[in-house]
Amino acid sequence: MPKSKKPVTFTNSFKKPNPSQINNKIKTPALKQLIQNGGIKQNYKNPNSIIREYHNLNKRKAIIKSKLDSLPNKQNDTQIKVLILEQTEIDLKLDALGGLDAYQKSSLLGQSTKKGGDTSRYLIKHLFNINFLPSLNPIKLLDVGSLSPNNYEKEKKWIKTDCIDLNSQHPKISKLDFFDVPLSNPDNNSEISVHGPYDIVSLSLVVNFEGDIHKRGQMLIHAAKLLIEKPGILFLVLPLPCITNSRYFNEQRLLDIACAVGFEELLSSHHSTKLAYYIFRLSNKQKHVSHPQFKKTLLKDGPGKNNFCIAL
Ligand SMILES: C[S@@+](CC[C@H](N)C(=O)[O-])C[C@H]1O[C@@H](n2cnc3c(N)ncnc32)[C@H](O)[C@@H]1O
Repeated sequence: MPKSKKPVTFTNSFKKPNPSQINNKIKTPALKQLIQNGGIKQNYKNPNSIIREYHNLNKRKAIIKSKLDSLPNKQNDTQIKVLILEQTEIDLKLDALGGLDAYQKSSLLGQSTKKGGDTSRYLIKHLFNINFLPSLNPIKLLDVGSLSPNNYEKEKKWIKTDCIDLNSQHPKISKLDFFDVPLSNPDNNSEISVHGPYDIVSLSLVVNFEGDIHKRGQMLIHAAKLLIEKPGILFLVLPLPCITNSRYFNEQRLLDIACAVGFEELLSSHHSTKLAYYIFRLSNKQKHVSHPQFKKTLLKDGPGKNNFCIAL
């Protein structure tokens, strides 16, 4: 288990960022001002507020990165300096939150059966409904963004699960970026245990975790590349507001994007009070090679809406 830099506890008082620690790291007057103005929240009593704040910071970080990538590299340009400063501020804020580790521990709490259980149960129920399970041959499943290696424990007779995460919380979860999962076993190398092709790829609450809207689209494409054609299955879960309350995204948009990269068949979908579940079947593995563009365009405006989007 990787050592956590900052142990976190979820008792009544969540480990608050220590302002004196933050102040030691502050190099810029702008950041000092930000903290004085309350830019860094110091009252994280609820795991959900960590998750929300982590997502907001990650999104902002991705926007700054793409702005920096698009600007010509002039070291002294004021715009670049301001962006780099903001990047530093965001990293410090993420640090004060406890980083990815605290985020994952908060997410694990959200996964507990008390709070409705993990999302894998929806997939399993559907696999039985369509007689995909029980299966004669073991099914290969890639669980991306896995917080527990036991999500498919009950089905281990039929399902061989590879669990990966950017920051593994368990020895049975490989620390690996989804984009680095090889499409096949290179040279039949037995040391590489995580590789395609897969029967099922699970992207449960992972696409929204990625801050860059284009990389979100690329995640769907990488899933299509990793899956066997017919009946490769993509299990996608998003927070419900991404579908129902975004200025730039809705269910039709998701279905259009999925179809454009080869997931032409929607096997099942469901909205719970908090999550939107989708099970797609890959019917055209090569379709993503020349897909149409889906830019960030305003679909519906209004007060209180969010800016979630997936672009291709
Ligand atoms: C909200 S948690 C997912 C929780 C779990 N899958 C569930 O459904 O409850 C999101 C996880 O996705 C992981 N993640 C995000 N992008 C990833 C990538 N490119 N490769 C691997 N893991 C990724 C993050 O590290 C984080 O632990």
